[in-house]
Amino acid sequence: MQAVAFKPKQATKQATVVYDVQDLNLWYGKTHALKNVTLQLKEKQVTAIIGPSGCGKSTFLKTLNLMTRMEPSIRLAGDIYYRGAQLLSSKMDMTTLCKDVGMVFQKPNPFPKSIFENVAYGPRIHGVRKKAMLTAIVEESLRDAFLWDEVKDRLHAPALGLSGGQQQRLCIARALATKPEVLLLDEPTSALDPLSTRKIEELILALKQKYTIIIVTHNMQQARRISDETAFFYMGELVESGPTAKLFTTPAQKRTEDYVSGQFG
Ligand SMILES: Nc1ncnc2c1ncn2[C@@H]1O[C@H](COP(=O)(O)OP(=O)(O)OP(=O)(O)O)[C@@H](O)[C@H]1O
Repeated sequence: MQAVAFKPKQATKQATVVYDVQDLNLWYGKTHALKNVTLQLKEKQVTAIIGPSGCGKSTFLKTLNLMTRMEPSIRLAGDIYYRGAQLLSSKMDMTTLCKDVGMVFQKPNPFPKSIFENVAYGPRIHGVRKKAMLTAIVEESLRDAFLWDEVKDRLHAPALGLSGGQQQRLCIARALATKPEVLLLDEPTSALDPLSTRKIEELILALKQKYTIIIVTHNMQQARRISDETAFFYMGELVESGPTAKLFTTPAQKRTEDYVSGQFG
């Protein structure tokens, strides 16, 4: 009998896991804000965190860079592995992670300094001293944040003189300047007009070539437009997560379906 040639299955490329969150619980005093959250966040993807107000989205994001560890009233249990390194049980603090993990907040918050100084700040505190090196980093970061052409002729003007959308792209440039691996974005467009929002969304899609991006958003259309994966939180629990297209069209859970179809929230 002739042997049947064995054809191995084509290996499917698995995305690398950057954050492996295991059974994470968080309490603000008596408020149990995160309940048994287990979730993996993958490299060079955009993951959207969605859910109604108060469900724990920002708390989850702030735990990924250990910001919540700085609040004395907070108790944490479970663990988070960042590229295999234990964050919670190792007692690591936010300063160790801040070079790798940049964060941008809802309201643009540039320092009251020049555009140049805002971007040079991070590299400077991480030891970059040479002017030529700082100048190169500032230019590269502003280019990567799609802001260079708008500000290249006024780098020493006050950052607070920029429009809201420009200020938010400056905050993204400031986060990029330390060459992080991960960007945490907490509702980065909720204070912006539609045009500035579109620019930031285009920017996020370009940045995912180089960075792992986790974005909290109230805007479900935004999650659909820009994210690869979505995680839906409800009352501190992770109800469901997975590919964005699937979560929005054929969710596994009734609560997800009700939320994404606008029946509550
Ligand atoms: N500093 C704090 N001290 C006490 N409780 C807090 C604190 N921050 C958040 N909480 C509580 O923890 C829960 C989760 O809050 P969180 O801000 O993470 O939710 P969210 O989903 O990001 O909400 P929103 O969409 O309104 O920003 C809420 O019950 C909130 O009241």
